[in-house]
Amino acid sequence: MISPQDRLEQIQRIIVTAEQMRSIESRVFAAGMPIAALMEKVASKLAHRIAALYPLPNPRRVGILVGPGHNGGDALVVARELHFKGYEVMLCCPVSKLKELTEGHLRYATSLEIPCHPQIESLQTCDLLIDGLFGFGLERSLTDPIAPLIEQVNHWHQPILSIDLPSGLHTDTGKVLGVAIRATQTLCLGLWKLGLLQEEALEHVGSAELIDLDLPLTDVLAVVGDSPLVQRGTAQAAIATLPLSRPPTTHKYKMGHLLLVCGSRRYAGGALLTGLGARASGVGMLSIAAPESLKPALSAQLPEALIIDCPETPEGAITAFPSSFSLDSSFDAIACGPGLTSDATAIVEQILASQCPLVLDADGLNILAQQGTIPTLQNRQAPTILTPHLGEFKRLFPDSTVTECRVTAVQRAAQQTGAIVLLKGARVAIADAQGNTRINPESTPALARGGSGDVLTGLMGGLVAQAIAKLPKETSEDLRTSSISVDLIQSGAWWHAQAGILAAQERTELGVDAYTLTQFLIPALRQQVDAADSKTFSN
Ligand SMILES: NC(=O)C1=CN([C@@H]2O[C@H](COP(=O)(O)OP(=O)(O)OC[C@H]3O[C@@H](n4cnc5c(N)ncnc54)[C@H](O)[C@@H]3O)[C@@H](O)[C@H]2O)[C@@H](O)CC1
Ligand SMILES: Nc1ncnc2c1ncn2[C@@H]1O[C@H](COP(=O)(O)OP(=O)(O)O)[C@@H](O)[C@H]1O
Ligand SMILES: [K+]
Repeated sequence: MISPQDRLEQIQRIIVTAEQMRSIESRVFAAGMPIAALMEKVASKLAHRIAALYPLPNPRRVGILVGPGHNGGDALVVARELHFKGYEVMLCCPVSKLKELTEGHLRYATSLEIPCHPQIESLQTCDLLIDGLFGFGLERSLTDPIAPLIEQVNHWHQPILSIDLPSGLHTDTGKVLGVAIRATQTLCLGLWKLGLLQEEALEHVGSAELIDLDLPLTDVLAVVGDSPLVQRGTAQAAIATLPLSRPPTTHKYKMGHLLLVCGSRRYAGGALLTGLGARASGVGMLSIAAPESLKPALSAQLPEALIIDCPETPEGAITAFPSSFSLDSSFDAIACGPGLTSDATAIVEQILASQCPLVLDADGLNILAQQGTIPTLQNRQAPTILTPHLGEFKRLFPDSTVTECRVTAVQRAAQQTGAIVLLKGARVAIADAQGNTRINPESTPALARGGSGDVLTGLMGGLVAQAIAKLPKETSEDLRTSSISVDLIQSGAWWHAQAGILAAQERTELGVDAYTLTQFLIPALRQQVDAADSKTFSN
């Protein structure tokens, strides 16, 4: 039997749509779990957690918004439990037609003399609000009388805790359906809903936490599949994937040789930041092809790197490798793009035509877009990882529906190109051509600064080079491609975000310039590995 810790780790990786959640619930109900019993369980766990988050005596007055469905039912059971714990609870139920179970709980709450007001104003003096209007059953845009009520509540100042989802958010896309609660905190029930991991939802979700409902893993996996395509990144998965322990008899060439192609006189820092990101990856050998005028600065900051000084244009951009250089199989991976400028077309074309695994970013992506993203990449046999931000993504895939849903847009881009596509932002989404998708659930806006993407490119390049170096030399292209998994790329995104989070904790969100970020990569990893070890030992 799987241990409770392993089960919870698996549950934390799963992401469901509303339809999948309904199917899982139906299986549990069909197996004999009464709906009312599950609602009691949900609400007792919620009430326990709420009492821990907001202990008496302050806040004492709790206002609870009750909707027509089972989200409202959960809210009413929470109301009853908090009432018995000593909170001063009051309800607002703006609808008259309730589902049967919800109706029963409302009658019982009223019989306990918990006041229920039709008008939201009565709750304005509450210290805490609980949003139980709608969960994953919301089907259409909110209108009168609920839409104005939500708008009003969003202008108040007390914390709002949403049950399952902030009411008004689409469960899958995270988009606002007319208007949505801006929660301080969301307690998601049973399994992570896709919408909570979409960038659009972030301003509404607040801090998010999963309340485990002990849903049987067999029922969950029967619906999402044994190896679900879409998964939420976790610390445990990332740590298990990173090349943290080295074979004792290894040597530097077995630990990957990464070639960086980056920088220009104008964007000298692009080369440096990419190099420092690569350094933290632990890659065995680092070569940097950069404009010859940057050599002194790069050598001073990265003494371990081999600098390949490339001829440069009068503006200081690279156009080609030096004539003595051959782009042969001695490199396990290339990371290319940061700071190149658009004058570097010829060298990027040469790299795209090579058989070397490639991480492409920034100007590398802009040049690829000019060449025609899909046909160019369809011609490439070697593994390719694209790391665009939203602007670059739109240039690469002008027909994309990225404004509809980032996750489906990334999946489609990966499927069209055969590349692994990582869309940057507050919630990094990564997909491969087979539809395997990962979402990084935690990051910090401290990273929204020039240069932090360059750090990611170098780090990612180093991880890819190490993964490729592990393979026998004669490995086929197909196997080389499959050896670079979305999990590896997610582990890089997770590490980068954790470095940002730790740096922001120590230096505030204003203190995380890209150079500082590079200095936090190793401390953040140390901290996370120690936290994971102490969890294992305490179990
Ligand atoms: N059955 C249970 O005991 C469990 C309940 N859960 C809770 O139940 C929720 C799902 O319950 P429901 O399926 O009842 O769905 P909701 O409570 O999310 O709401 C659906 C109700 O709202 C109505 N509705 C939908 N869109 C509307 C709109 N735009 N304007 C006005 N009314 C609208 C629907 O007709 C339906 O009556 C979950 O989010 C969760 O909170 C889950 O936690 C798991 C267990
Ligand atoms: N609001 C945000 N929250 C979390 N991470 C962010 C946010 N904005 C940007 N990032 C991260 O910061 C990095 C920015 O990269 P990019 O846009 O390429 O910048 P640059 O090219 O200047 O380095 C990416 O890793 C991205 O995911
Ligand atoms: K809700």
